[in-house]
Amino acid sequence: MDLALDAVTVEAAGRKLVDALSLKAGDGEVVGLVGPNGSGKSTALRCVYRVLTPSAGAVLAGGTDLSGLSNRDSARLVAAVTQEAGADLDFTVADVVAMGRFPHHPGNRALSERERDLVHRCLERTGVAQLAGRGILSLSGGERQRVLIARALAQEPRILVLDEPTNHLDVRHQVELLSFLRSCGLTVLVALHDLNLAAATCDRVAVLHDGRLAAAGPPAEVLTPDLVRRVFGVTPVVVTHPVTGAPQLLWTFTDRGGSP
Ligand SMILES: Nc1ncnc2c1ncn2[C@@H]1O[C@H](COP(=O)(O)OP(=O)(O)OP(=O)(O)O)[C@@H](O)[C@H]1O
Repeated sequence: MDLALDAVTVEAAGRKLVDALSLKAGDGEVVGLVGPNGSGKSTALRCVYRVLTPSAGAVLAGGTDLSGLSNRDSARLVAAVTQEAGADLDFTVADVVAMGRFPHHPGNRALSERERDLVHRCLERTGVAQLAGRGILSLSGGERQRVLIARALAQEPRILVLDEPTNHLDVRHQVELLSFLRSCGLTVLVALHDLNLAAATCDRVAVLHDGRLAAAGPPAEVLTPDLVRRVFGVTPVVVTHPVTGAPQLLWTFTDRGGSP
């Protein structure tokens, strides 16, 4: 299912945190949202998973304006893995993942056999099945992150929104997660700080700068030294990955800090 942000604007404290952002992710496409700290990535994503209501503009899933749907109905379409989705109560890992089924339930009925199987498959897919009986609060940051991804998958969404999902993950789990995002068949909008991970895994990247779209397109077209210098204030050397052909950015460190 395709996802479109149509001139989304978010205003707070007399300031436009996101300014007329238009962005599209086609069905099954992986789109990366990158940009400096405070550029509005999380704010834009919050509009997609409906924690924030845009001051203007709309978010459309499959052409339907999400603001016209109930929270339950939009949660059947869009699942989110967010930075703030921690855990306050010490539910078991299996319970947390089972909560992903909530949008599909009219009430508090028990999970069906199919749903129990699904929860188990999601636990296995994210490599946390062996933690199923553990309390969520006892997990490491990376383990907890993978549980939250399992919960999002158990939601059986059409669109997956992830805010910095590689935070806390070791390199193997970063590679596994991003490979999975490429192969899962869902439409994915993912905010990433690591431009090389974005370049390696995203069909297209969108660059936010001060709440506005600075550029969008295939990584090789967008992540140029000039664009990166203008937006991030450091100049990379861009090389081509010898195996995948993806652009990869190399940084030069000076003894005075900053990039030449
Ligand atoms: N409720 C709010 N009121 C006022 N300003 C806010 C509010 N929420 C966010 N901001 C500001 O909006 C800007 C964008 O924040 P946002 O979290 O979207 O950026 P980001 O690109 O995700 O940053 P980071 O890379 O640091 O996570 C920041 O300057 C932030 O301080």
